[in-house]
Amino acid sequence: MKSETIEKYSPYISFNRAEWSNLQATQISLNDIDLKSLQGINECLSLKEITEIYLPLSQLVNLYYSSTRELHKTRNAFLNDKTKKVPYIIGIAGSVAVGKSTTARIIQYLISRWADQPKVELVTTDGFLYPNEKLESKGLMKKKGFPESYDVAKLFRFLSELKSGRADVYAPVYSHLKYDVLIGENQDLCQPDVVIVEGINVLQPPKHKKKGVKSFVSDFFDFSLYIDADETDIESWYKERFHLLRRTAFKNPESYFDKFAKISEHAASQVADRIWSETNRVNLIENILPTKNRADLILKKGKRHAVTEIKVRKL
Ligand SMILES: Nc1ncnc2c1ncn2[C@@H]1O[C@H](COP(=O)(O)OP(=O)(O)O)[C@@H](O)[C@H]1O
Ligand SMILES: CC(C)(COP(=O)(O)O)[C@@H](O)C(=O)NCCC(=O)O
Repeated sequence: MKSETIEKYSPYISFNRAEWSNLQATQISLNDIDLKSLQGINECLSLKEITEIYLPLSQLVNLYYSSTRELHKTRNAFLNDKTKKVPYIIGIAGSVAVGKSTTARIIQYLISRWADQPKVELVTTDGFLYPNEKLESKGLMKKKGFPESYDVAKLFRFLSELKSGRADVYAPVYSHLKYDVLIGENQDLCQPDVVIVEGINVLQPPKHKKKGVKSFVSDFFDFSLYIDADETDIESWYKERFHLLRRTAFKNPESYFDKFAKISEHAASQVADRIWSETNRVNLIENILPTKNRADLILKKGKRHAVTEIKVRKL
């Protein structure tokens, strides 16, 4: 089949990098401090990538956001409804190590620079994992990140509270240092305009076995993104990050993984190989990749995280 025909019958329109970066996005000035805070532990993220890929993306999200706000006003006038606007929720899905947190940080930053300077909160679904104690008792420690390792009912309650317009909403917090949920610690979401919910599970369907939960997490999303890349690239990013963490965060004696900072490079590579192939790769194939085509926008990355293709759902 010719590619034009495939495109015609696809629910997405597709842009290559050059087409996307030629879209007329409003430019903003970024300085070195902004870039450093967006890079996190890795210095590969470039200003060029932000300008060519993430600025047009932020502008497109702004179009959707503005039309939702407009719809809210006209709908309220028509229904004579006085309900205040509720937060606009953006979901970001994709494999472990594909770059969800980094993308979420970039988008959070760019949205906060829109003309009306919305208040943007970032929430990761790690906080909704069951505590290690419970995962251990259920034999799920090697299934962290799989659908059954999350308290989905708690995630639903949190999203319902946000979308009800409640003023005081709290999200549970996960520590990568402790490799566990921090009991008693909460992220206070104080009346945000936009909330970015990032996690491997955000486009997954409900578990039918469990009674009561029938909706999708993504029912609460106004816009959703899936970050995609070839499995071999994601695997190498996972392993690179593992080795980088060995030289940094794992050295902290409080780190759950401090034992991995003390072993040889070769032994550490074997550990990373095992965690990737037994846990994260299986989860990607069985539970994450099948959710890709539920997203409103798919960002496909190539080598060194450079975005090569962007697909936007047709309206
Ligand atoms: N756009 C990007 N450019 C360069 N490096 C990136 C980019 N996105 C992610 N990374 C790097 O890839 C690794 C995984 O990214 P991260 O955001 O932690 O993934 P996730 O949240 O999906 O697990 C990290 O080392 C991160 O610094
Ligand atoms: C807690 C996580 C499931 C969350 O993944 P993330 O949303 O950070 O991509 C992941 O970091 C994890 O711990 N996976 C289990 C195997 C591993 O240690 O990588």
